[in-house]
Amino acid sequence: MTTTSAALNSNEPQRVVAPLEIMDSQEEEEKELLCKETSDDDDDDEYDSDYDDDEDSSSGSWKDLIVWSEWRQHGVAILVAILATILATVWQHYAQQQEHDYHLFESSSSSSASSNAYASTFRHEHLDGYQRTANISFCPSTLKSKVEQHLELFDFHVPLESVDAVQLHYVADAMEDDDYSTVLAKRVPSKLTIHDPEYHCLRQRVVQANENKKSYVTGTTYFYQPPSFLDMYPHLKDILPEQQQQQPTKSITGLTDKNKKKRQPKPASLSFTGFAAKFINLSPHPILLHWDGKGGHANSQRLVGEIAPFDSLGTATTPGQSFFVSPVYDSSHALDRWVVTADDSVMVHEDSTKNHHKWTPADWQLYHMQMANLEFAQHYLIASHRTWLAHFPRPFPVHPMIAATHVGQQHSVKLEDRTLPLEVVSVTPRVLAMDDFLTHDECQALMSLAAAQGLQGSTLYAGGMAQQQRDLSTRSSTNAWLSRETSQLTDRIYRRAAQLLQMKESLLQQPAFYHHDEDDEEAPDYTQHSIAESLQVVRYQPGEEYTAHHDFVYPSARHRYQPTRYATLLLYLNDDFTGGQTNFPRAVNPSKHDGITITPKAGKAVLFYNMLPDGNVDDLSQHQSLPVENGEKWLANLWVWDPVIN
Ligand SMILES: O=C(O)CCC(=O)C(=O)O
Ligand SMILES: [Fe+2]
Repeated sequence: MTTTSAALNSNEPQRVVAPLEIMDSQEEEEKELLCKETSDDDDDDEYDSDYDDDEDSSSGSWKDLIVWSEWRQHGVAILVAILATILATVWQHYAQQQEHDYHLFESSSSSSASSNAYASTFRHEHLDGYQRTANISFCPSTLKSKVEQHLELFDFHVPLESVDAVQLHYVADAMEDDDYSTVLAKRVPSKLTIHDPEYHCLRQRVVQANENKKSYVTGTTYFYQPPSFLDMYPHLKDILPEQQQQQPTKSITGLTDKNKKKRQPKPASLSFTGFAAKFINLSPHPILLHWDGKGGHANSQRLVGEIAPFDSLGTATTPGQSFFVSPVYDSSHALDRWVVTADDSVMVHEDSTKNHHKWTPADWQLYHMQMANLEFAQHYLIASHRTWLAHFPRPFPVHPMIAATHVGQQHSVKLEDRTLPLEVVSVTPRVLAMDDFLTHDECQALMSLAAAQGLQGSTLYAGGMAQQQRDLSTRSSTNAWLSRETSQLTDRIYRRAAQLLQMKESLLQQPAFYHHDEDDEEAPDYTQHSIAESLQVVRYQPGEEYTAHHDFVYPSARHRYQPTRYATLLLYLNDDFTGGQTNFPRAVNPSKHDGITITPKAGKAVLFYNMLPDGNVDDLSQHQSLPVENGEKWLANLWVWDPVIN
């Protein structure tokens, strides 16, 4: 018999989900689902009988004591009773330890019950029924019809050896196991039933793949297909006389066919060549990602951040930039080095120690989650011509996304006290603007509040333990964070922001019982309640800027929700300065080679989405604050996450 502890310490990769081929009935499926090695009843029996023996032997010693003198009888009896109590306590503790380690698989177990209680008590209602696998299908006959305009179906493959990792998402969904801690530790109820028909379809597909000797199963999902260029800029259709009107020989402009062809509108070729690069750590060790600096000089190297084992991190870059990863304990020793190109923007660091035999079962699961992701990314790229920067499977955003079918499209947004127009400035990326979102007095008051609180050097997100870091060559401004509760004014701005974003106001509210303890890493993070960060009021002085970057964070394999910054609301607080425009250098447009540029105007709000409707983060959402020339630029950022804040 394989003992439980041997199975857990085994160096072999463990299949979390039992092999599918051997399961016929639903009952077997439930029984076999996860953790074969967890049901070591034999071990239990052994413990039980040992324990009984102990009881017997202690009662046996009582019988022997009868012949002893009375004082001895009492003294020894007390001694034996104490010993028996100690023995029983020690044994009970040991047995509990065993149970804690290996037998927390019933949903009634205290630990998982309490963690589920947290989940259900404190979760936002908008996450009810949240499924990471929501928009993928392994049942060709039950393909959903197009759920939204501009979403197109495509097929992808999951390698058979990664199917267990995909099934794990269904199990985590069924258990509402947000950070996979329960499924990866194999603390799964043995009687867990998964009602999702897609899960059962996947299992059938695996059986079929085995029968047909295929090494993969096929799934279907959607990618975002933006409107055609001419649909984005419909007014340009006017200069396309014949093709539109299907009169090839007559021209209303009198242009020859040749000239007309020249005049046919097409997107401006952009001079900006930046893009997002993603670095995947396929090793069980945390690593540090560094930018190699200008010309690879050590003194201009910069830490991008820490990448957790089997997780990823990314950054905005340009072709030809060089990056390297190092062990956390030796930041100068390069394990891998890459030069990125626009065609090769996903870099993978493999386990350089090659100690695969030391990987834990959880390591193997995370590894296969990444392998399935990489495979999916290839199919997504072929279908959409975009790099998949999220983590498969990533459901569509749960929050509404305001339509942007063409530039100049006008929405009318009802705010508490007035109705204001909201205009589409760019379709890809999706950018909308609203004048007079804030009054002059509100702008002034926000700047005063921030100044009173004190401005500090702005930082960049660096992931993992590296947290935030200051980098003057990228972001030289100063800023202050104002929580919604700071004042009636900030509260009012959040409420108005919810109206603009078409979201429920309560989603942007911090819970009253927020008491996250910075010093205690174990403390539950109640910030999950609000999907909005505190307002970040930023001040740029002459020469200060924020070079082209993305606001999204790279969704993690470790989080069932895969939270990321969904939307950014920029609020300009003044305009008595020159320079400091907000520029989207990759925005598709007919005539400007530097994308789309917005000139700050006090009170104006700019809303843009960092995600696409298909669940990917939007590489084209890259943006920058151009350097301020004269005067000071003030602005506030409000970031809203999907589906929850991290
Ligand atoms: O200042 C701006 O125009 C943009 C600011 C920005 O992108 C940011 O703070 O993330
Ligand atoms: Fe930004």
